[in-house]
Amino acid sequence: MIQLRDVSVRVPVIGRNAPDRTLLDAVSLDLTEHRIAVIGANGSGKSTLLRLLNGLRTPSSGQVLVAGHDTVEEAKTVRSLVGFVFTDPLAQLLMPTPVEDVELSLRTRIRNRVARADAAQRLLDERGIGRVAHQSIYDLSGGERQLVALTSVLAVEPEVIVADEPTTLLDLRNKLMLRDIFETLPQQLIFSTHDLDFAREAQRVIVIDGGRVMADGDPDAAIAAYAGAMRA
Ligand SMILES: Nc1ncnc2c1ncn2[C@@H]1O[C@H](COP(=O)(O)OP(=O)(O)OP(=O)(O)O)[C@@H](O)[C@H]1O
Repeated sequence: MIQLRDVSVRVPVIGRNAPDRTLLDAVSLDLTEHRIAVIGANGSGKSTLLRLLNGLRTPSSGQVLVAGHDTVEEAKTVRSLVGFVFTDPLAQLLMPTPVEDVELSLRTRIRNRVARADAAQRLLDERGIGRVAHQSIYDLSGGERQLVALTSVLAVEPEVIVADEPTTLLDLRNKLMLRDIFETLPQQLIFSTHDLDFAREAQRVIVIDGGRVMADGDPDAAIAAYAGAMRA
């Protein structure tokens, strides 16, 4: 379970003699549901919220706990518990080929290099992308890249997957394919999206507006509140 206790994120306004800008304002949440969607307008603070969940971003005040571990003080433990999927997979693929990237994720789990390469190939095969294992990541389609990124994240065997607009760059076929995969993952999934159909598949929808939680709970009610605010 992930808990946010009175979390604010503030950043200095560069080049101006102005007070800090508040990106998230005193947010408290207990994230227990299996599937949680975070929605909101551009710039509302969704990515900022998600990045707090695995310590990519740290609170200016308040505390984020993952299974009781503080994301600041126990950052390494938190990163092993919470895997993060970015909108653009190129932001997270570190190695030149898929098999090497998955091997990198497996390095602490499997010490033997041959066994590690075999396991990486097997994981890519299981995701249906084994045939591109040795291709340059720059020669893959967007959908293939997102699958490689997800395979690398899952190789660490996290308990929670946080995904920041994971389908935004994908065409409809790949969007639907990724949504199907997410549906079958045993891990808790917390994702942001502008796709309200995708959000509706969650058990809980959190609406962020100007760095605050504007609505939270039943997907239909939360999405209706969001749509109403956007029309106002
Ligand atoms: N490090 C930073 N320094 C200053 N401002 C930042 C920083 N990170 C984010 N912001 C600002 O905070 C606001 C919220 O950003 P965030 O990326 O969380 O929004 P978002 O809801 O994910 O938006 P989108 O839907 O467009 O991806 C934006 O106005 C952004 O410019």
